[in-house]
Amino acid sequence: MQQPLSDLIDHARYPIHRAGPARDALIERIRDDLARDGCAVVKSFLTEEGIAALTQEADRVSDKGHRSFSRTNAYFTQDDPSLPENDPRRQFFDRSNAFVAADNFAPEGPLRQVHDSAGFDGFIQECLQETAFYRYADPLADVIVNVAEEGNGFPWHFDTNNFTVTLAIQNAEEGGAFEYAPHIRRGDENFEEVSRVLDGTSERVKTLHLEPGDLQLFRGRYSLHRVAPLVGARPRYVAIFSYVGEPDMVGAPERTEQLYGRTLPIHHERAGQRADAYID
Ligand SMILES: O=C(O)CCC(=O)C(=O)O
Ligand SMILES: [Fe+2]
Repeated sequence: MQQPLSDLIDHARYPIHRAGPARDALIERIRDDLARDGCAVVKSFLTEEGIAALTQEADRVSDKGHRSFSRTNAYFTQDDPSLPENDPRRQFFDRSNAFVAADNFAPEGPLRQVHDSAGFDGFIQECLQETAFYRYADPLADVIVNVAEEGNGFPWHFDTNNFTVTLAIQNAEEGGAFEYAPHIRRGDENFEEVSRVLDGTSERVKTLHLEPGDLQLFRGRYSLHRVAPLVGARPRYVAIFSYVGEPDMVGAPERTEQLYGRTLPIHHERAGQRADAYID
């Protein structure tokens, strides 16, 4: 059943759809947080009804998640045996995730109602102050849900994209804190401090406990981050919204196959036409 939109996003607290001082103040606060920390959170962006609707929708499609496993370093690069063994580029961790592709979410369903709600894209763009800003045109990837199970699926890494927009839907029973070292590679790679983060001895790591309904904007290209290991049978659900710097972009066929286990004709028609934008 279709929910009225006002039931999903807490527009009373966060009037992102209406110009005015409340919206201006929210955007200013988020910009400040992003400048200082590379990270901003809008607590309880969803209402209780919104959280319930998105959780039910995620439960219905969670078995459609495509699992992928890899062994990666924080930079997603190949091993380089010419570097010393303790170099952070040589520290590899198991990574696993299950992405439920975007075409599992119906236009009238709650996740897309949030995504398509009045002012949503413009609000995100203003917060990030990006001039070229388009929804990813990939029908498998414009908005997805990551289903994560017990274990350590999200080890330390830098994102390859400039920013990530996520919406927490359900937490695992325990664990799953979002840990990040703000701006650790602003200026230069700062390998020494990165090594300390990987060893668990850095004092620069901040811990965020995101709750269902929290919206997060994160500049993960500069801030090393991970999701702490998950404990318990309940899966963690996070929606990921993707925006890119050019219109009409879709994923490369090989990468799409890896993340979603399938491709669509559009991935092959557009292959090689443009630089790619990856979710991770
Ligand atoms: O699931 C999350 O909260 C963030 C995961 C992450 O870092 C990523 O997808 O790059
Ligand atoms: Fe990330």
